Amino acid sequence: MLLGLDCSTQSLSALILDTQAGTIVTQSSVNFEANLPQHQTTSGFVRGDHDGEVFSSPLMWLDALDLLLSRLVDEGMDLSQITAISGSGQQHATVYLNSTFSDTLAALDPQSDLSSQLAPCLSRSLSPIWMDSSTSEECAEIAAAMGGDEEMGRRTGSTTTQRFSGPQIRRFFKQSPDAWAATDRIHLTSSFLASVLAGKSVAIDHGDGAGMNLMNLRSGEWDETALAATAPGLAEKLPPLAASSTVAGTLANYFVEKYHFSPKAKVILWSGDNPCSLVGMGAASPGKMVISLGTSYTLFAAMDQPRTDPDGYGHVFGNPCGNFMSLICFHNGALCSERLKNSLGLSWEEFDQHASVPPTADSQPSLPFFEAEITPLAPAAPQDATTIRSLLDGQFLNMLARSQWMGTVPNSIYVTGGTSQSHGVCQTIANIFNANVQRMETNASAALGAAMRAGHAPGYSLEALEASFTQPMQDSLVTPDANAVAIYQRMAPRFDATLKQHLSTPT
Ligand SMILES: Nc1ncnc2c1ncn2[C@@H]1O[C@H](COP(=O)(O)OP(=O)(O)O)[C@@H](O)[C@H]1O
Ligand SMILES: O=C(CO)[C@@H](O)[C@H](O)COP(=O)(O)O
Repeated sequence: MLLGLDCSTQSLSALILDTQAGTIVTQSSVNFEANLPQHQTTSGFVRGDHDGEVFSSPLMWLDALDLLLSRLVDEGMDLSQITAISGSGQQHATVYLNSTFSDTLAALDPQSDLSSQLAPCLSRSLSPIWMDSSTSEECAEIAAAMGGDEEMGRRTGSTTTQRFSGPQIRRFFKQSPDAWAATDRIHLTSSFLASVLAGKSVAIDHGDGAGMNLMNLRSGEWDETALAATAPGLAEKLPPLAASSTVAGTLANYFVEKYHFSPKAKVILWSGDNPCSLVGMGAASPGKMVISLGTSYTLFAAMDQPRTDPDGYGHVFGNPCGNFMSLICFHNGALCSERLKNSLGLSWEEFDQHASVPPTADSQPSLPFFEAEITPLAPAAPQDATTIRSLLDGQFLNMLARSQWMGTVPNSIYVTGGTSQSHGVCQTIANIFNANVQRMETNASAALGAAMRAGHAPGYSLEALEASFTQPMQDSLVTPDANAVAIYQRMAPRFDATLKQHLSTPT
């Protein structure tokens, strides 16, 4: 059996695969806000004192890991049957550790818990996450030191991007020199949690490493020019980079004793949630386009060669199964639907009924930017969406416009993430993209992809794993409606023109 974990913005999830039976044995999730109220987050994050600062807590992720594993044991799962474990982390978030980290990991005491043992290892108590937009000054400084943003894009696959790890690291270096000096190691969410499982500091994989503005996309090594432009002495603080399929080691004794795992269980490097989701959606080979509808909305696809977005919004990340993936990310994702649903006093079923009402020629898509948007860079919208139809139309017309650089939309788009449970949202995507939309058996595609990667690394064939676990859900096919397609085709250029009036100057 294979275990996949997913530490995303709002929750930590586990998914266990039985490869012989070809079944998902169990899925379980710890919701940060609801289940770990002592960390005082809203939807898994807290805002900082300065504009645009958004943080999460590595200690909360550790508490979630202990809670999730104890729940699995309490539910009767025999974790000794797990042969390999991997995971997926929200991308870009950085964890700052002092020189005690490695020794503490090597001696974790199963009589105690993870967070109290690892708390003294943090040189910064909180982690800036992907929602943070406080680094425009640092982006400008890094881009200037690189000799222009085009050079950053050419080397790392993305122009200098506010939420990426490099600009976040530079801000910490500038703001907290003492804590910076005490920092011995900087991990991502993914490599931090993989290190905890392996009981030693492990590498950052190429999939997630590409989201840092620090990795040279062609060599798969740290880019010395980008490191020097970001912070002095950074090379010594970063772990090595390695292929996503690297077996980091066996599971630390802490988990063997406490949760009765096998001491032979292998730990495979973790990756980012979008790279893992690419695998979990059966889209690791080019040809499938995926829209992930989680806290962030993302659109991504596998690529043989890195191709960049001329407008600078798209990213190239590592595909955990080799080569590359393209991605665009929207800040105003699932939490916009949730906010509008709550303000209208609706249940998700009622939300879905509104989302299923077809558009008319008079429909007015609204700028859906409750929060300042990153794709495109735009301030929070002057008008709030007041109807579900106008919110969804604005969100997905923007997604269509910003995805043009990726090339032709395939006949089918595969959707995942919390909001993909809404049929009306799937119908909206089908109508706006003029493509079939399909869901998979689980919307936990990042955890599924992590479990598949755990199996693929020690030798399972990817094709066999895809055949067993990434088939579209029966009866989930949503086809475009010709009338709605025609309405959206007329609406799209008008809406994009409106949108462009509200853009910020890119950093
Ligand atoms: N039945 C539903 N219909 C539409 N959206 C939903 C439904 N249930 C949950 N959601 C949305 O899914 C979001 C969580 O998605 P998820 O993929 O778990 O997020 P993440 O992986 O980023 O933590 C919630 O914020 C909520 O807005
Ligand atoms: O910033 C990005 C991708 O570049 C986000 O997609 C994060 O990876 C967070 O993911 P979710 O928690 O929304 O899945």
